[in-house]
Amino acid sequence: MANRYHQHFTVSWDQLHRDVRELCHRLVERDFKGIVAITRGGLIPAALIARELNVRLIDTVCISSYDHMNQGGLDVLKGVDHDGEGWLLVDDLVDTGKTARKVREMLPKAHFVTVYAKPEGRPLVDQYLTEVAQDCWIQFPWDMGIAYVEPLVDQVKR
Ligand SMILES: O=P(O)(O)OC[C@H]1O[C@H](OP(=O)(O)OP(=O)(O)O)[C@H](O)[C@@H]1O
Ligand SMILES: O=c1[nH]c(=O)c2nc[nH]c2[nH]1
Ligand SMILES: [Mg+2]
Repeated sequence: MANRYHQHFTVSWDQLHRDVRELCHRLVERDFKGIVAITRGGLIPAALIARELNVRLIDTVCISSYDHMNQGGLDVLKGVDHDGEGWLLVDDLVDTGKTARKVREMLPKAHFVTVYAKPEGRPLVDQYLTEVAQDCWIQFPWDMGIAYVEPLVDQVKR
């Protein structure tokens, strides 16, 4: 599975924050009962969206599927007891759409947003901010660290 990704799109904390705020401009006129975040990636944008829209009621749908770049079976560890009417459903991204399809079945009436969307999964969300190529792995800031980089001259001439 991992070899279907041929490019990387690296997102910094700052970029993510700006992208989520931009998405919020398109949501601010609507009223939501609360937010349902899809764990774990949806938790971060959900917290930022909650701050911008002044939403205090936050629930989760807990899903386990990818082991880094490899997608396995999809396990729902926790659901919710409603159909999503009036709720904002948030994930960081939609890729193949497998996660989105499952969660849509659980909350068919929710307004579903992601920050990033790849073409296969895009039809499953109501709104997203940025489209990313299907063969591109989005590298999120919570999966990265700051590391020393050797000066070019040492890499090339050593
Ligand atoms: O459209 P799909 O192909 O289903 O992929 C999208 C899902 O994959 C990632 O979650 P992941 O399963 O990696 O778990 P995590 O959110 O806990 O990191 C991402 O946060 C989405 O939820
Ligand atoms: O960090 C991630 N980046 C991605 O592009 C992706 N696709 C599915 N799951 C993903 N997780
Ligand atoms: Mg996820």
